[in-house]
Amino acid sequence: MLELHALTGGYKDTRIVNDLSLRVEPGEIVGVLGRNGVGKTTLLKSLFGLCRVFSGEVRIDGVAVPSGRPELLARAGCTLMPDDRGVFADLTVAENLRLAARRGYRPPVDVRAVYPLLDERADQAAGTLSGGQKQQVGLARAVLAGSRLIAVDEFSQGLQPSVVDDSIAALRTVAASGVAVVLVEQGPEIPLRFCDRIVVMVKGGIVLDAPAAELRADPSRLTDLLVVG
Ligand SMILES: Nc1ncnc2c1ncn2[C@@H]1O[C@H](COP(=O)(O)OP(=O)(O)OP(=O)(O)O)[C@@H](O)[C@H]1O
Repeated sequence: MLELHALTGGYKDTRIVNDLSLRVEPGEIVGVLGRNGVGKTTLLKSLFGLCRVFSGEVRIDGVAVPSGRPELLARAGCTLMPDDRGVFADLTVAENLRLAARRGYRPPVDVRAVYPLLDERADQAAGTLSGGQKQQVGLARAVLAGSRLIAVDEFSQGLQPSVVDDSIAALRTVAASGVAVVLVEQGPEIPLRFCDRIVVMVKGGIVLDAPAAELRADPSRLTDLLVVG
């Protein structure tokens, strides 16, 4: 579904993500891990053309998407949830959901059942929600939009453990319907629990790309790369 080929991206003259290649298949949940500052967010920004892309290619279903054109990725069904969750702050929760919903599309999960706050706070301006609440609105928007790829930065940041579990269950169901999911996380616990594959970044490149099941059997392969020092 998604292919990054030798992607190099960064800011001004600085290359942060270097010659990085990655494939994500439909229905696959891929966790992206790495210490602070290795370039995880910049990888997502390079993918969505939200920073400088020096070279490389993003392909959706084998078709190259010109860099610096985030609207083309959106049209191809790719949704980025940045760490500020990408909600419209001045609009209510209900309006945020209404704007995201794709006409005639029946999502594989009922987001209102997963996230009761969507109804409880329907009339509240999304900008006044907590970070974790915005995260729930953002995830609901991505599901309602009928995205084919959902990329989430700092997935569990600000979420209570029970909401993390509900979000994981919802994302699994969404992925089972053929949606590709890319999650950036700081710590290994959540990706080890529910991703299909985990990649670890060091200095803007991928140094480990392995099935999560293998890493569950030998987590030190992963955790050694995340220890600071
Ligand atoms: N807008 C920007 N302009 C210049 N440099 C930036 C910008 N955003 C990030 N950087 C730099 O790029 C490098 C990678 O940052 P990035 O946010 O991609 O890392 P990360 O792995 O997501 O880290 P964290 O987990 O701390 O968010 C850092 O050295 C950071 O200072």
